[in-house]
Amino acid sequence: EQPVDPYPQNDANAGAQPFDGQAMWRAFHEADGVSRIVDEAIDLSQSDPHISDIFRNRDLVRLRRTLKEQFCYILNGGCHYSGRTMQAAHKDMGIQTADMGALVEHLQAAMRHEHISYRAQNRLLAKLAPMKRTVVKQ
Ligand code: HEM
Repeated sequence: EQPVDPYPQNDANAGAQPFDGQAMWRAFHEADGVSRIVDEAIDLSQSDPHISDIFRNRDLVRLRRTLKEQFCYILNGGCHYSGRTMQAAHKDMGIQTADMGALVEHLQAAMRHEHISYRAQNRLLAKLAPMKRTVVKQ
């Protein structure tokens, strides 16, 4: 993982409030499940010709770590999110609506392969959906 310019670390940078209770964390099979889902979603994105360019020459070690933290935080798995805001992380990347759609499809495939219930999948996706306006072309 490469160093980045200093920034204030805060759970608020995760861009969503965590769920209450342990149900969602358990529904995602806790840390091992989230780790498998994030790794597969990134692998699929990296090898998808529609969006692979966006992931070239990026620090995917850091992305895997911070995305797992972000999901753990949102699923109320007891993590703190140490990454940057969604605005700072995706600034000047030129991400379009279709890129977001592709990423969500890969995340859905990864959740399906982990046998996450559709209800739990959709509850997580509903937390991520409002972030579209900060991630897509700024
Ligand atoms: C709700 C949607 C999204 C979430 C929750 C999300 C989450 C994150 C997180 C946590 C980081 C790392 C922050 C840090 O380094 O401090 C990150 C970076 C990144 N994201 Fe996203 N992301 C989203 C959408 C997208 C989309 C649609 C793409 C492209 C198709 C994308 C591509 C990337 C890339 C390439 C990086 C690495 C940037 C770098 O090297 O600095 N993200 N994202």
